[in-house]
Amino acid sequence: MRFEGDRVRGTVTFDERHGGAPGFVHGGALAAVMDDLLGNVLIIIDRPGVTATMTVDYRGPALLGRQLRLEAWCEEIDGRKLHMRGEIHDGDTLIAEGRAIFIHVDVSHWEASGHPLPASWQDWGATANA
Ligand SMILES: CCCCC/C=C\C/C=C\C/C=C\C/C=C\CCCC(=O)SCCNC(=O)CCNC(=O)[C@H](O)C(C)(C)COP(=O)(O)OP(=O)(O)OC[C@H]1O[C@@H](n2cnc3c(N)ncnc32)[C@H](O)[C@@H]1OP(=O)(O)O
Repeated sequence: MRFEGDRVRGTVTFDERHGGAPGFVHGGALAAVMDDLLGNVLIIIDRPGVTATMTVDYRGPALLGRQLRLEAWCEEIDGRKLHMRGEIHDGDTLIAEGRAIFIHVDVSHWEASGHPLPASWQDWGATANA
């Protein structure tokens, strides 16, 4: 995935590890990629956040071995609620649409695990809190 202006774009190719019906991508694998895709928008809007709710509309068949195209953006920021949108395409065919509400949290949210946080997270959200 990469950042282009206010959008996250990227590609993904699923293989047999991500299969559901023979030759098709498992819907849960698509949902995991969608969550990750939408999560990357947090970097663009400079807000640490977590997924509170996400829906995935499965619009077309996702086949293993195809390079699928990813795109996501932030539709609205409403207080701590961050409304994210994303799409997965195979060529011109829409495969999945994602909608999620992420909630803006303080980086200390992740301290509960006891694992050290990446040093780069220290400034994450600085512009949002300014
Ligand atoms: C996400 C980053 C982690 C990974 C980072 C990795 C790299 C870092 C770099 C960048 C990120 C890049 C990629 C991201 C990768 C992956 C993304 C995966 C993301 C996840 O995999 S993340 C794990 C799953 N996720 C959780 O583990 C959340 C568990 N949960 C909670 O921790 C709490 O539940 C919390 C904090 C959500 C809220 O708790 P709270 O006490 O702080 O706030 P409160 O409940 O008061 O709600 C405040 C306002 O949000 C509204 N609100 C709340 N929940 C709502 C819902 N479900 N639907 C609609 N609105 C909702 C309320 O209605 C209120 O709205 P209002 O202010 O208008 O009244």
